[in-house]
Amino acid sequence: MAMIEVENLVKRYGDHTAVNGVGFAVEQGEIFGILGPNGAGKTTTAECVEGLRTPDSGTIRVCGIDPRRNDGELRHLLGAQLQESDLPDKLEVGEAMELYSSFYREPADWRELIETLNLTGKLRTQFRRLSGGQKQRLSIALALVGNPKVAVLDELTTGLDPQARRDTWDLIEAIRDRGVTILLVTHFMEEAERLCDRLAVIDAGRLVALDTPAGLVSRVDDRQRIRFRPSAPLDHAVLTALPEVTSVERAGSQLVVTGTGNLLLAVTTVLARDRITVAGLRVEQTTLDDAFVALTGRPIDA
Ligand SMILES: Nc1ncnc2c1ncn2[C@@H]1O[C@H](COP(=O)(O)OP(=O)(O)OP(=O)(O)O)[C@@H](O)[C@H]1O
Repeated sequence: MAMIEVENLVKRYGDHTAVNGVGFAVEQGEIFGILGPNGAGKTTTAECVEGLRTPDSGTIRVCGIDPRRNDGELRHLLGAQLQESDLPDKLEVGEAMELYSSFYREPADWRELIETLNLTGKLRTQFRRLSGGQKQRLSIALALVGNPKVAVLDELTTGLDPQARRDTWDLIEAIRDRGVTILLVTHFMEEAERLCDRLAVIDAGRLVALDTPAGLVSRVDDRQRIRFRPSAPLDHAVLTALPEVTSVERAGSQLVVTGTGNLLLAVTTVLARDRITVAGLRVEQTTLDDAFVALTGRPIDA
């Protein structure tokens, strides 16, 4: 069953169309990513799903409920991450959890949540004294305290150091394993590739592609590149004769062989036959970054 359904969503700010005909459906238990560069319309889309903004046209259903015609039921089903400015500076972590859990009919055990999020030592710490990573973790805890079926998480690893980012990814996977469906807004390729079951790629308000990360990559190109330093000079024709090989180039002491199929096996078999050993072997495949450039015409951070 689709937990989130968005059809033909249009949202304008004045005469600027921020979201222009976006549609997708998120199935139960998915981590579904909205990926796109700054200003693409990701947050606007997420805010429409959360019922914080009214679409100009299109339909949205979250657990079958229209977020704008909601009598309060959705509040118990949907967990949204707080913006940093939403919490008073002097509120302590424990107080915030206690307060927020009181808003819900069947709240989660907030102490357990705080333990999972590694904040137990911070229960008496005021919000303003938390580090960036701790604030992020608290905002995730607050999004989950109502025991939601769906959680919307927007740019939650922005500003975190690499370790904290990885820890957050593990946490999101753990949340999904509890059965929560997750809509994740991100402009980090690595995050999208590592976490998301499927991605809606949005650029300038439009849906450019909707697929699994691997599907997006394979749509664009299934070429691979192998780099290595051969132990002896090698006639390029030996490699270009292989059906798997499309090109062979020299880059300093390295050879760069591009091709498709089981390229690595084909090349290493020929080299072994000619008793050539290789050093510094690297296999490079098309990445989600490459796919994004092919889909939108530019890198995500351009
Ligand atoms: N409240 C608003 N009033 C006017 N324009 C807005 C408003 N909010 C967003 N916009 C504009 O709408 C477009 C989409 O913004 P949105 O925040 O949805 O994009 P985004 O993909 O989430 O970007 P970012 O990653 O930078 O947050 C941008 O051009 C932005 O400047």
